[in-house]
Amino acid sequence: MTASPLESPPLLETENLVRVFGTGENRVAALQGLTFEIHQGESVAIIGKSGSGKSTLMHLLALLDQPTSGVVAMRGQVVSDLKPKQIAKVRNTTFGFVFQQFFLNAHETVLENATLPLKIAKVPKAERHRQGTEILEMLEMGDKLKAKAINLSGGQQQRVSIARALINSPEILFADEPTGNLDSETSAVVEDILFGLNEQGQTLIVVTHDEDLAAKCARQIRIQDGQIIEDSVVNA
Ligand SMILES: Nc1ncnc2c1ncn2[C@@H]1O[C@H](COP(=O)(O)OP(=O)(O)OP(=O)(O)O)[C@@H](O)[C@H]1O
Repeated sequence: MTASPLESPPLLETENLVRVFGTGENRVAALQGLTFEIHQGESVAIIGKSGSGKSTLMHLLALLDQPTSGVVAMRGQVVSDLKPKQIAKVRNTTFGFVFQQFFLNAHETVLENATLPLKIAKVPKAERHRQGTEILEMLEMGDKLKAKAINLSGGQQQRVSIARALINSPEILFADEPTGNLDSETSAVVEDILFGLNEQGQTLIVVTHDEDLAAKCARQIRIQDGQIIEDSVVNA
C-alpha cells in the first residue's frame, strides 16, 4: 500500500478484508469487505453483537489468521508478502494481548507469569526480573511479585496479564473483553490502567460488546454481520 511522502503509513490498515469459514451450506462469511486504518496512539473499540465478526477481525489484525481475500498491512508492509517466520516475529514483538480469561499459569508466581514472553525470547533471568518488577510496580503489584497467580483476586490477575502483555513494549495492545470477568469496581481499575497507557501513547484496540467500555475509546468501529456499520470518533 502507498502513503503520501509527507505522511508515515498507518500502523495498521486493511483493504476489502474478507474471511469466509466453511463451504457449501456450512459457509459463513464472517467478514465481508472491511477497509479502515488505525494510527499510532489511537484507542479503538471494535464493537458488535455476538457473532458479528469481532474476534475474526482481531485475529486477522493480530496476524493470528489469514484473510480469504483482501489485505492487512502494517506500516505499509503487506502482511501476506511476509514469510511465516517474519510474521511470527512481527506478532511477538508488535502485539500484546489481554483476554477476558487472563490465561495465567495458576501455580507460577506473579513475576514468572508476567515475564513469560521474555523467557520465551531467552532473555536472561536477572534481566527478566528487573523488567518484570518495574512493570508490576507500575501496575501496583510490586508487593505480590512472589504470590502464586491462583491466590490473586480477579482484578489482580488481570493486572498480571496486562503486565505480561506490556513486557515486550508492544506497539499495539489488543484487549478482548478485558473486563468481562470482573465486577464493576475492579473493571474501573483495569479500564483506568488501559486508558492511562493510551494517554501515554500506547495504541489500544479493545474488542467488546460492552457499550460503556467502547464509549471510553476515542473511536468506535461497529460491526454487524461482518460489515462496518459505523466508524466514528466520539471523544476526540
Ligand atoms: N473457525 C470458525 N469456523 C466456522 N465459523 C466460524 C469460525 N470462527 C467464527 N466463525 C463464524 O463467524 C462468525 C463471526 O464469529 P466471531 O467469533 O468473529 O464473532 P464475535 O463477534 O467475535 O462473537 P462473540 O462476541 O460471541 O465472540 C460467526 O457466525 C461464527 O459462527
